[in-house]
Amino acid sequence: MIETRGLLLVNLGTPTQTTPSSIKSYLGEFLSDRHVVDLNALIWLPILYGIVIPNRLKYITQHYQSIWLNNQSPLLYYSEQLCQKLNKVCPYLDCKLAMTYGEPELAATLNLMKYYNHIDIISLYPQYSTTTTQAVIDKIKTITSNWQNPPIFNFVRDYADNTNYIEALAQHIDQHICINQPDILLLSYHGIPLRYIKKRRDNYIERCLLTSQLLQEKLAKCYPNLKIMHSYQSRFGKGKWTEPNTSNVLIDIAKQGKSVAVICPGFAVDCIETLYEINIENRELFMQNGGQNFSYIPALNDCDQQVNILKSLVKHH
Ligand SMILES: C=CC1=C(C)c2cc3[nH]c(cc4nc(cc5[nH]c(cc1n2)c(C)c5CCC(=O)O)C(CCC(=O)O)=C4C)c(C)c3C=C
Ligand SMILES: [Fe+2]
Ligand SMILES: [Fe+2]
Repeated sequence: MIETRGLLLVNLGTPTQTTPSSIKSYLGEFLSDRHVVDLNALIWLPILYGIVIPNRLKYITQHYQSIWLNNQSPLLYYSEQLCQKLNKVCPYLDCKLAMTYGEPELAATLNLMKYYNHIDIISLYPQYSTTTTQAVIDKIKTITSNWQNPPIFNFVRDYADNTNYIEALAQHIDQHICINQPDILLLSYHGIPLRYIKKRRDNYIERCLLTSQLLQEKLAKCYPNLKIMHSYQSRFGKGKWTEPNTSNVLIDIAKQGKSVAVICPGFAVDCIETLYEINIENRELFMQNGGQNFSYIPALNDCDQQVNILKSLVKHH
């Protein structure tokens, strides 16, 4: 057996091109996973392919086009940069990137790491959820279930309260708000359907609240008058989702005539949900409701602190 240690970074997945066929194949694979949508497949799949995807394709193609970065999806671009930087700073570790849905394919990437003794798996979701992190864990378990002499797998469940993560976010926020001086800092996380919280005992809300609380404690030392709020974005489909909803909170802030800076701590790297939904769509909504001063604080992306966070998660094992 080759004595090498691997680090597998896993992110959600994203279209390879901004064409309807590429987006359709990505959304189809993603939204037919029962971790993400738990409806009866016989009912859900015809709705997904007959109504949801065709309707979404009417506008989502332009949305992806407007955020495309270096001929790539930002999610893929930043995830790849992170992986390359980790390979540079950790020469003893072979870091590879895979996506839960689409490319680089999880099964193919794992196959390249088959002969390693030890593989650390970090899903690029700081807060655990059954819809994301658990989908990765289950998929990897299925893929490797018939491997002979499998490597030792170390799944990093999440890093919602990791000291390096909180410190990096706090510093990153500080760099932005010391210039903009907003009245309110909004911490916006991706939402999930509320039924998963009860049905699967998903502790996602607790993990998000913990990150917010730790950030609040850190930032209060330098910014005692800064109001920090917590909300959930990217609602999809019918049914109740985690509350309060980011758009509603932003409308309220706009109507109060206050300025806001928004950061999305649950997104390790920028993607359509931050660059389009927050920085374009919600910015417009804020302005339309009388708001004056809106700033979006980018994700940590491939900055050195982010490389350090991931490196420290491996070291801890
Ligand atoms: C039921 C639907 C969805 C659940 C549950 C969900 C959970 C969830 N998602 C992320 C992170 C990302 N989601 C992204 C895109 C995206 N998410 C959904 C739906 C659900 N997400 C859709 C339909 C889409 C596609 C975009 C769109 O059509 O609006 C992305 C970005 C992908 C990209 O290409 O840039 C990320 C990242 C988390 C963290 C999460 C639960 C905690
Ligand atoms: Fe930074
Ligand atoms: Fe999502």
